Amino acid sequence: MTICVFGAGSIGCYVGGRLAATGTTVSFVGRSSMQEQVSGGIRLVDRDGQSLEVTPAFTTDPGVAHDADLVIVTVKSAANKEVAEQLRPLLDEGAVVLNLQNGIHGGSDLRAGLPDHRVVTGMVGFNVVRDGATFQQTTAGDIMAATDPVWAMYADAFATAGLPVEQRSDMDAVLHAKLLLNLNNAINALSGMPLRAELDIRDFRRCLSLAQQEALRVMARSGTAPAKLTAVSPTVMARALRLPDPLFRRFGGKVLAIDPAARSSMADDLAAGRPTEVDWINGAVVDLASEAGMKAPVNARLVALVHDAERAIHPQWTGSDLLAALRSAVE
Ligand SMILES: NC(=O)C1=CN([C@@H]2O[C@H](COP(=O)(O)OP(=O)(O)OC[C@H]3O[C@@H](n4cnc5c(N)ncnc54)[C@H](OP(=O)(O)O)[C@@H]3O)[C@@H](O)[C@H]2O)C=CC1
Ligand SMILES: CC(C)(CO)C(=O)C(=O)O
Repeated sequence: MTICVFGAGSIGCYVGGRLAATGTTVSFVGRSSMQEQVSGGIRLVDRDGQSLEVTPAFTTDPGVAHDADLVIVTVKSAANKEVAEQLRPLLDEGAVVLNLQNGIHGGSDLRAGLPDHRVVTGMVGFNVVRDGATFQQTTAGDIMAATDPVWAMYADAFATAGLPVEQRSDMDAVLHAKLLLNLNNAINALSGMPLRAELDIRDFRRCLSLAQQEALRVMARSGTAPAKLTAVSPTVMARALRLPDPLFRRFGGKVLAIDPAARSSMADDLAAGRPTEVDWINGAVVDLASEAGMKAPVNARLVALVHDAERAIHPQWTGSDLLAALRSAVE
């Protein structure tokens, strides 16, 4: 049973690292810049502050995927096409691919490029922050994946690693629910703040509420009801975000139960000057809207603002300015 993590960054090193630290054979394929940071060993800190240490078998050579029975793809969404092209000639006949990504199309994009292999759609519900060679899980959340026979072989390894996989027969609904949560990635990135500090500010929550309510209308029209992944339903949460701070803290306390260091993966990208996944997240809402004959001006504006920020145009917003910009998009 050999696993290859393909695109080892924050999620890949954390998930693969925990598997490797608890006895599974794991290879890691990633960039040389990451290899320099991690080849001396990595530290993996879980939600309870417990840490594990492991030296990952890290390489920049995609060829090691040939030896893997399970390939976990953890690149950002834009790289899926290229990754499928890299993997196609390499993968063993029976190899299975699992994607652990945000967005609603990762699994299907990989499946399109790997028509002869089984691609299992997955989702990571927690956040990981990297600081050098330390990877810290900063929020609660589970790994979920489509129900598949492959889990008969790997479920124990993931559970032993402290990352049990919840098999779901409604993966599309799960991905749509995660998409709603990820609409905050753009707002978080534009705030320039850690997640908890941003979500503590009512105007940023109002921005998220606008983006989620728009997405919920689009999903209702396009016929996919999001799964309920948190204590309250997506519809109630989208409304509760607008509550004044003291009420929200009481009602949505769990939402704010985040490590103060947590920041969204999109904030990481923006801060590092990398292209973001905004087209696969807020852009996915715009695309769903257009397929349903609707418009999604709030999410479209967030896409445009993040693209501006990628080019260093107005990269940081206050809550009130961002709220005004989003409200003006719907007028
Ligand atoms: N970070 C988080 O807390 C969470 C992230 N997610 C999702 O998980 C996925 C992975 O995110 P994350 O781990 O943050 O991403 P990272 O950017 O940290 O890691 C991906 C790594 O893959 C590398 N890469 C890209 N293409 C290739 C390739 N062809 N061969 C080898 N390496 C490659 C990237 O390098 P380069 O940058 O040079 O392209 C990068 O180092 C995303 O979809 C994200 O939205 C979900 C939940 C939480
Ligand atoms: C923060 C989290 C867990 C949810 O928005 C995430 O998915 C990300 O950072 O991309």
